[in-house]
Amino acid sequence: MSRKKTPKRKGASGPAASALPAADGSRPARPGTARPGPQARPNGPPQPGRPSLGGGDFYDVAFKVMLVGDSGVGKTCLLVRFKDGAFLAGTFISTVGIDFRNKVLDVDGMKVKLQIWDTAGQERFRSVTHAYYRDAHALLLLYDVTNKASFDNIQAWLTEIQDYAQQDVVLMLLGNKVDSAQERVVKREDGEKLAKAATWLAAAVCRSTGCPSWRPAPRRAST
Ligand SMILES: Nc1nc2c(ncn2[C@@H]2O[C@H](COP(=O)(O)OP(=O)(O)OP(=O)(O)O)[C@@H](O)[C@H]2O)c(=O)[nH]1
Repeated sequence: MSRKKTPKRKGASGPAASALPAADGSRPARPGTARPGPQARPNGPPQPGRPSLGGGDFYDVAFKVMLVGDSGVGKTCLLVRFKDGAFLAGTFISTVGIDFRNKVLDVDGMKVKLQIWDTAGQERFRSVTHAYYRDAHALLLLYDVTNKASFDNIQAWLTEIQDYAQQDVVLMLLGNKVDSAQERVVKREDGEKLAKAATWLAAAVCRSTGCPSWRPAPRRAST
């Protein structure tokens, strides 16, 4: 990404959130209804009608994932690290609006497309990002372990999620910047306690790996 955060939505060449193809490549009947299901096909050579990202990159099933959390917690850096393997060091430039990137993974012989949306953490963009929650399959809610306020705001984020996301959305709580051990103010136990209370997935991530170590508790928050 040309270091995110231009005044217009980036990734404009890709599909709109509501146009995310279903597993069989069809479009949802209405925004927010795209759900991968039993129609997912096994992996194999490209088939007629099999959805493609272009460039011969086919997939069997698609999921929409959103990164949410306070401004500066590291959403964009996490996405870029996951997608391209690079860490965006340097001056922090806040995201404007919303942007997305696609990544196709091999999971148990299936080609799984993740359409990952990076949202602006700043309050003034909330009305823009709310519209994208409703057809998300999973939400990754980040806080910064060196910023207590970002952790304290998790409850407010949960309220937003309850207001705007689907009931069955998968939630995951991520404590980011664990490499900054000296500045850490949110203890690992506190993050795990919050995640456990809400039966979320919990993980700690940082720029060195870009990938969390997953903990199996794939259920929605019950609070
Ligand atoms: N030490 C450390 N710094 C990080 C990490 N991830 C991100 N940062 C830094 O944190 C700052 C904010 O990162 P971003 O990814 O732009 O934050 P954001 O959540 O996308 O912020 P908004 O776009 O405003 O919502 C940048 O200066 C990054 O370099 C990390 O894992 N470790």
